[in-house]
Formats: sequence, structure tokens, C-alpha cells
Amino acid sequence: MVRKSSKGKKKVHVDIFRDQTFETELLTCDRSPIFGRFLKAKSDIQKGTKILNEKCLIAGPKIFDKNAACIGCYSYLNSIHLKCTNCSWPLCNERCEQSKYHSELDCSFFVERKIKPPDSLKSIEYGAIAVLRTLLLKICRPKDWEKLLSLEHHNDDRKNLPLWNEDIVAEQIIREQWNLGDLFTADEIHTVCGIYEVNGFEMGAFNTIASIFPFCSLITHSCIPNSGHFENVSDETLEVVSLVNIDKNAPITMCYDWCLKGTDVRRRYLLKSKYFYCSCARCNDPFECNTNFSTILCNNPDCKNGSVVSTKCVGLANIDADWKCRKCSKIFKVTNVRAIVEKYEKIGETLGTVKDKENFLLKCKSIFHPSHFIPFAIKFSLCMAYGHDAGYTLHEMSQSDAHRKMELCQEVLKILDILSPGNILYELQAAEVLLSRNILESGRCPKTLMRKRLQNSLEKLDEAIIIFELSYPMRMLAESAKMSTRLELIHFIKALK
Ligand SMILES: C[S@@+](CC[C@H](N)C(=O)[O-])C[C@H]1O[C@@H](n2cnc3c(N)ncnc32)[C@H](O)[C@@H]1O
Repeated sequence: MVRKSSKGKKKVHVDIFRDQTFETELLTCDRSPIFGRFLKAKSDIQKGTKILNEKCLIAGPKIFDKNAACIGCYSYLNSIHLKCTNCSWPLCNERCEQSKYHSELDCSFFVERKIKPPDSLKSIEYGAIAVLRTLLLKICRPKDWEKLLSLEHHNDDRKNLPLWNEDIVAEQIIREQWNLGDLFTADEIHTVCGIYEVNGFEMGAFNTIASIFPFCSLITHSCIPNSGHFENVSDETLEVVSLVNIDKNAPITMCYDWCLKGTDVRRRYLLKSKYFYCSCARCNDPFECNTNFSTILCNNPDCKNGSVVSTKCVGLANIDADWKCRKCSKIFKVTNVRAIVEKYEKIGETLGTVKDKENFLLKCKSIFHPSHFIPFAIKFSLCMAYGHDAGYTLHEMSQSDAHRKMELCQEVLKILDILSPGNILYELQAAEVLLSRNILESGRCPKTLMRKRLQNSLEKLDEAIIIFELSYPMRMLAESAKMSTRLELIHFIKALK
């Protein structure tokens, strides 16, 4: 098929779902023996380029979730809610009754096949809605059904796993309870479940939306991705943006999940849920590209905190290899390393106050490298907590708290710069500006030096705004940062002249 692009240039658009090729001005589809199909750059791509914008093929409430979600917008419902005037499935407001997939696909089908909602707001039936809605593509949108079926489902691997039993629950609801065995086979139901598991994007503030974007899902995974993806729930699009400069012919990569965990956790997660063993540069390096994100400290009293890392990180056969201290050569069983990590991760999740988090960091000092992902997660949350949490709001922050916030932001930024750049820049400039104000008031710093410091903070703020603007959820923050924080800072700098 030949189509005209918006710029009037001729663009060859070959149907990927027929002959496995896909072409835009920037991307093309290729196949590798390791990744399967993947998207790659047709020419050099600059950092910050919008490389793909795709409309959702189909979406529904999160699969296997027992909580009742609105059938239109998928937000969780409480006992006070509306019912669709046609099919009587629960909704949060009248607008949701007209929502695209519900009105187009399931509403009249529910009526026709007399499928009533469950009596309770907790039922596994809610978790089968997205599966049914997707199966209805077979009847209502056969071309989209064909597209969907071209996606990877890994059923051969999934068949032998406990989650296959969850699919069987969906199969029983759809084929037996809702009596749709004449329309959909057990195989089709397993395939749809597998396609969501391997390709699905979770959307919405609470990840309650299961959605499929066929082109975006061809992007291969990397734990140091060169692209980021941002959802726009209101128009159901997914935008992919380059986070770094990408060379011609390089694969476009995104992090499927858990980018800010250590290699052992990430790899086991990807193996369990996406059915591949990640062998990206970060996973194959025991020091995770100089971040020490997985490094623990040796407990040999004679060694004084040598770095303990995996002895073999290349190849699936080595997933359970021993760990070893690089200083005294003491060997650690991987099961013991996992037990420590799991224990401290659990404790970390329960911490609420700034004080609790700071105390926890003190405990971590003798167990984990300072940049290990467990203390890192706590430091990350402290970057936000100082200056925002009760008793620590920006204007109440003491000089020493502002220093601490700045120190934490710098530490976290150093790692994020390698793994995933982002919003810590914003927090860092906030602490810097506050400290500058305090120093200025105390008369301890000449105006010229202060101007320089603030110019530096302004550069950080501008970079943070650019990053915020790339992402839908942060665009509001970019606007307020531009309209107030930035103007205030410029005013402050001008006043120093
Ligand atoms: C969302 S799909 C990506 C498209 C897929 N390559 C295809 O041909 O349909 C995810 C699957 O791609 C493969 N994959 C993606 N990234 C990979 C990687 N870094 N290493 C190995 N396999 C990968 C795995 O089979 C994974 O389950």
C-alpha cells in the first residue's frame, strides 16, 4: 500500500502483519534470531525525537483483576455507581456508557447473549472483560483480529506454568458461565491471555487498564533503553520518544519493566513474565555499567566491605551462579544473596517517614553498596520527601535538610543519568535555589557568585522541563514549572544585577 505522509512525501507502508515489514520515515522492522521481530532506526535519530505515535488497538480493565472497574474508563468502583442503561454493567458516569469499546463491542453483545454483571463488586468475572472484548474483534473487526493474532503469545512456554490455570478460569467464565463456547475456542482464549501478558501495556494512574499497541509492542527490551514511552489515556495513544541519540540501524529499545531493580530481579522477572533471558550490556556486566546497582558488601570481618557480585552473568545456564567478593574471594550462594535482598526490600516498602528512611539507610551501609538498588530506592523517595512531605515542605526545610536533599538528588541523578534520566533534576534545582536564597539572606555570598549558582540551577530546571514535556503525565508539571518556578527564578537572577 502506498500512502501520502502529512508532509506530502510518498511513504511506503507495508503491512507488517502480512509480510513482517513495517516502515515509517524513521523506523523499519527487522528480525533477529534472539529478539524475533524488532524495530530499528532507518537513519540517525536525535535525542528527544518523537519516533512513534500509535492509537490503541483494544483496551479493557486489567486482566484477572477481581475488583469491579468501570466498564468505560476502568477506574475502580465503590458501592455508589451507575449501571449502563442498556446492559446494566457497572459504570462511573453517563459518559462512560458511550465509551468507544463498550458501546462498539460488548454492550449490545451483553444484551444479546443475556450476560449480566456479577452481584458483588469483587468477582473474577471483571477480570475476564478485556479478554472477551478482545475476542469480539474476531466478529466485529476481523482485520484487527488478524493483526492481534500476529503478536507473540509464547503459549508453548506458558502451557507448563501455573498461570495457564488463570487462563483456564477465563476460559470457564467465557465458554461456560457466559455460554460462549459456540463462538470462541479454548485456544483462542489462551492466545488472547498470552498476547496481553507478552505485549500488553498497563495504562492509567493505577495501571488498571490493559491495552494493546501492536506496532509499539514490536520494540525490543533493554535494561538501558534508548526510548521511553508515554501514554495519553484521554485519546488512547502511546508515544515513543528517543531518550538518547540513536544510530542508524540500531534497534529501538524500551524497558518493559523493573528498570530500577538489580539484574537478578530484572532477569528473573523477564524470564517469568516475558519468556526471555535478557542479555543486554547492563545485564551482562556484574557492576551494571559502573552503577553497582546489584553490588552487596562482603561480611567477612577481615575484608572490610569488599564488593560482592555474581561470578558469571552471561548465559541462562548461569542464572543461579555463586557470587564472590572481589577483594577476599569469599563465595556467597545466590540463594543467600536473594534472601538478603528480599528481606531488605520488604522492610524498605514499609517505611513511611523521612526519619525511618534515613535510619534504614544507616542500616544498609554495612550490607549494600551505597548505589545498590535497595538504598537507591529509599534515596530516590527521600529526594521527593524533603521539600514536599509534612514538616519538610520547601519553605519549612532547614539549611541542613536542603543540603541533604541536594546531596541525595546528586547521588540519585548520577545513577539515573546512566539508567534513566528524569525528574530528579527538578528536585535538585529546587534545593539549590532554596539554599541560594538562605545564603543570600545571610550575606555570605557575593552577588556575582550567587548569579552564577542560580544560572546553573536555571539550566537544570530547563533540562528538567524538556524531560517533563516529553512525557504526558509530566506535561502539567512542565507547564507549571515554566509558568511559575522558571519565571520566579529568572526574576530572582535579574534582581541580583
Ligand atoms: C513484546 S514482544 C516484542 C516483539 C517480538 N520480538 C515479536 O517478534 O513479536 C516481546 C517478546 O520479544 C522477545 N524479546 C524482546 N526483547 C528481547 C530481548 N532483549 N532479548 C530476547 N528476546 C527479546 C521475547 O520473546 C519477548 O517475549
